[in-house]
Amino acid sequence: MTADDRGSDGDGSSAPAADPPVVLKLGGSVITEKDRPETVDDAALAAATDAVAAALDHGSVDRLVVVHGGGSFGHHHASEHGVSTTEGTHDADAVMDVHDAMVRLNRAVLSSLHDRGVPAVPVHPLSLSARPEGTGGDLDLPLSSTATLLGEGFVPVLHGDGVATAGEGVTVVSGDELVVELAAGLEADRVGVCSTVPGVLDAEGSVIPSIDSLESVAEALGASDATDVSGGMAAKVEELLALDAPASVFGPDGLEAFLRGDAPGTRID
Ligand SMILES: Nc1ncnc2c1ncn2[C@@H]1O[C@H](COP(=O)(O)OP(=O)(O)OP(=O)(O)O)[C@@H](O)[C@H]1O
Ligand SMILES: C=C(C)CCOP(=O)(O)O
Repeated sequence: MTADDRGSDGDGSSAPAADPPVVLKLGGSVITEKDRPETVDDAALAAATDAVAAALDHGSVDRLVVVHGGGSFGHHHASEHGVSTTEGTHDADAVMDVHDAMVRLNRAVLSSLHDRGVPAVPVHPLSLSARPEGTGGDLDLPLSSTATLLGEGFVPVLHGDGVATAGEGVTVVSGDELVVELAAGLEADRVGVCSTVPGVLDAEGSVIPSIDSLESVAEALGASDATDVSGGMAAKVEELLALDAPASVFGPDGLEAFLRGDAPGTRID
């Protein structure tokens, strides 16, 4: 497993302008069993990383940033400590419980990608990111390490995490917020959010093909069915609407199609 095939040629010669990356979020509810603390859904993770490896091998995706959510790792510990995207903690043990759980899940994702020859490397938001103006303010996520890793042919893998927050100590940053920052800062080509549902569902349970404003779908949107400290589907749609790049929300069955360049599930413009 090496980044050489995908990255700069390493001899200092100038490379052609790089393709804009694709940003993919693997929902915690997909890759873990969200109702059983710290349980990876091995079959679902394997299916997702098979699809990622195939897309990189076939060249349908050239540059890829992966973000994963918390599932039964981060959300479980955050909820036990009363920590969320808006409620913080100054207790270092609580911060470590949440962060260590996310690092354990990150290791499982990395290892599944490595088994398939994907040159994936971790980027841990707790060490990089901040909300310098408190919970209502913008998220600061320096992208130099992720962009440079991408340029060198790696697949950076970020995850929902704790984040330093002025006035609150450490709060939670969701994978959905990271996806938005990454997509905007790296000028992503497109964004995919793979969750357990086949898309954003209307009041009758049918997939809404496209969304261009929050008002049009606000009634159908709810939080998550499982323990979730970051707002579930409503927060996801709100984040993705703020993006310039086209985004798709789809279920595991749509992942291959998304990586092929299609827009399965719900498209959010
Ligand atoms: N209108 C809706 N359409 C689809 N899902 C909805 C809707 N309203 C609420 N939901 C809930 O949102 C959930 C998806 O959000 P959730 O944050 O749990 O997923 P995830 O991103 O895969 O997980 P994680 O936050 O752990 O990464 C669905 O499982 C469903 O319970
Ligand atoms: C609970 C933690 C630490 C991560 C939340 O990330 P998300 O699952 O993408 O909302």
